[in-house]
Amino acid sequence: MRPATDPPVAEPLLSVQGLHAGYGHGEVLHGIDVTVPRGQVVVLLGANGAGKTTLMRCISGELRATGRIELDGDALGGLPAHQISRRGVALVPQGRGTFADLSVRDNLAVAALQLPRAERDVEMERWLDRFPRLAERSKVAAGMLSGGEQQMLAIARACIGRPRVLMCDEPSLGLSPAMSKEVFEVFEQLHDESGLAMLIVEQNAGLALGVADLALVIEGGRIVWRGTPRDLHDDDALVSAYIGDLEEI
Ligand SMILES: Nc1ncnc2c1ncn2[C@@H]1O[C@H](COP(=O)(O)OP(=O)(O)OP(=O)(O)O)[C@@H](O)[C@H]1O
Repeated sequence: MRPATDPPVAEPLLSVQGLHAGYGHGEVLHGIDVTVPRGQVVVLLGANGAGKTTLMRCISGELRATGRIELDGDALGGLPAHQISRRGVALVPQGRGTFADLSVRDNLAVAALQLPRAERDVEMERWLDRFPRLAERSKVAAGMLSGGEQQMLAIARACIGRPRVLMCDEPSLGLSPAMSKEVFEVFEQLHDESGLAMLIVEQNAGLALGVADLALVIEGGRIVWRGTPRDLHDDDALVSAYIGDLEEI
C-alpha cells in the first residue's frame, strides 16, 4: 500500500482538513483530510467501523467535530445541519431517511420546503418526471415502497434543494444487484447532466468505482490511500482487501 499522498486534483468544492470526531470520550476520526473536487465523484471505501458514516455525519453537521470543513472556501464547521443543507450539502443517510408514513408526494413536499414557495411545485414535478416509478406511486406511503424505490425517493428528496455536493451513505444496502446498478446509473446521469459533485460511501466497490473519478480508503479513522479507480485497480493489496470483484471498473 502506498502512502496517502494527494494526486493532482481539480478545484476543491468540498474540503475537509484535520477532522477529529468521535462519540463520548472515544475518538473515531483521527485527523481526516478529504477533498471533493468541483464536478467530481469521490468514493469512500473502508471496512465496517472504519468511520465512513461518522465522517458524513460530521460534514452534514449532525455530529460535532474539530478541524476545517469548507464548501467553496466558506467554513461550514459549527453550523447547524439545516444551514449546511441550505448551503448546498445534501446527505442521503444509510437507511434512506424518508418519512415512512408520508406519501411519496408529501416526502418530496417536505424536502421542497427549503425552496422559495414559487419554485416548490415545479421542482417536485421535475423529480416525479425524473423517476416515473415514483410518479406512479406518488400517493403511496414511503414505507410501502420497495427498497429501490425508497432509495430513489431519498435521492430525489436530497436533490430537490439543488445541492452542490450530494453525499450518499451505502446506497445499495439491502438492494438487489439489478436495483443497485440502477441506483448507480442514476448517480451517473445526475453527474453527467449537471456536474453534481458527490461523495459516496459504498460496500459494493466494483459498482461505486465504475462512476468514481477518485477513490479514498479509510482505515481506523484515517485516510490511508487516495487515487483514481485505475490506480486502485493496479494495487493488488488494495484490490484483495477492499474489492475482490473488479468487473464493473
Ligand atoms: N452513535 C454512536 N455511539 C458510539 N459509537 C459509535 C456510534 N456510531 C458509530 N460508533 C462507532 O464509531 C466507529 C465508526 O463507526 P461508523 O459507523 O462511522 O463506521 P462505518 O465505516 O460507517 O461502518 P459501517 O460500514 O459499519 O457503517 C465504530 O467503532 C462504531 O462502533
